[in-house]
Amino acid sequence: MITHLLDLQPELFVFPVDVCTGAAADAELAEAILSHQFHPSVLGPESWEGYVFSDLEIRIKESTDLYGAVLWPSAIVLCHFLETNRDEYNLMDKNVIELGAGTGLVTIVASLLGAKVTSTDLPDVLGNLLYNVARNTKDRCNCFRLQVTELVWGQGVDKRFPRATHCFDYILAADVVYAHPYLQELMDTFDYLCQGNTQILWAMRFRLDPENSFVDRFRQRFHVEELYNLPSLSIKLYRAWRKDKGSKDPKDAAE
Ligand SMILES: C[S@@+](CC[C@H](N)C(=O)[O-])C[C@H]1O[C@@H](n2cnc3c(N)ncnc32)[C@H](O)[C@@H]1O
Repeated sequence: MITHLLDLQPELFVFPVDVCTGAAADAELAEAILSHQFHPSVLGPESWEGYVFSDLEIRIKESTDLYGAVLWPSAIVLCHFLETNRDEYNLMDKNVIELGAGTGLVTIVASLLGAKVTSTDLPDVLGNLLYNVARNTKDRCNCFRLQVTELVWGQGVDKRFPRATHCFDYILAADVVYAHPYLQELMDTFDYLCQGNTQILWAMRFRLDPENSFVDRFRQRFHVEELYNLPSLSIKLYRAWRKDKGSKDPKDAAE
């Protein structure tokens, strides 16, 4: 039985923690982040994981046979950031897209914070994603502003999301970079969807070499600011925006 998120595939969480910055702050923040999670006190017919964000209980149904149907710790990190920085990163009425939404926690929290969210993932994952999003946003958010839809990285993204009609204020992504064969497609998808005023908020779990080289290549295309560094969870949270000539930090442009 899974008793904690970090019990999931522990070999994927091996990370050489050589960064020794602010260990106490890291531990404190990690504890605050993981305290959003709770377990059902009574086991019912359906298993779920519980989280509390925006003072609301969120129940997430997982399925351990698919990567995308399991909730990964990076998602909790990103949700914690969104909740605790809601003044600086105000999502109210903002157009937001989530890539690789998985079980949907980030989509749900962003919606509860007032964003108009397009939640995307692979076709196989969409049923469980839709179930979680629907059950946790019903009567809490305007369902007409929330969409769950297929987006396979690199495949027809321009047709599904033409730039003329789709302009996102934020791209959210949690734990989408690991040893899978679609890293270039993912990079191209970030590149296509990220316009001049878009900010990417991306929580990244470091495991093996491919993740590091992805970040290096990502830095060639985007300005990157490190918002969190959590060695105890092997997770960093980045904010990024376009690096093209003449492009400005969207945060400054909004002020
Ligand atoms: C490790 S899971 C993270 C899920 C969720 N963001 C979280 O943090 O709990 C990676 C997610 O990326 C999605 N994914 C993997 N390859 C993809 C692809 N080629 N196109 C779109 N989504 C993909 C998976 O279905 C899965 O939901």
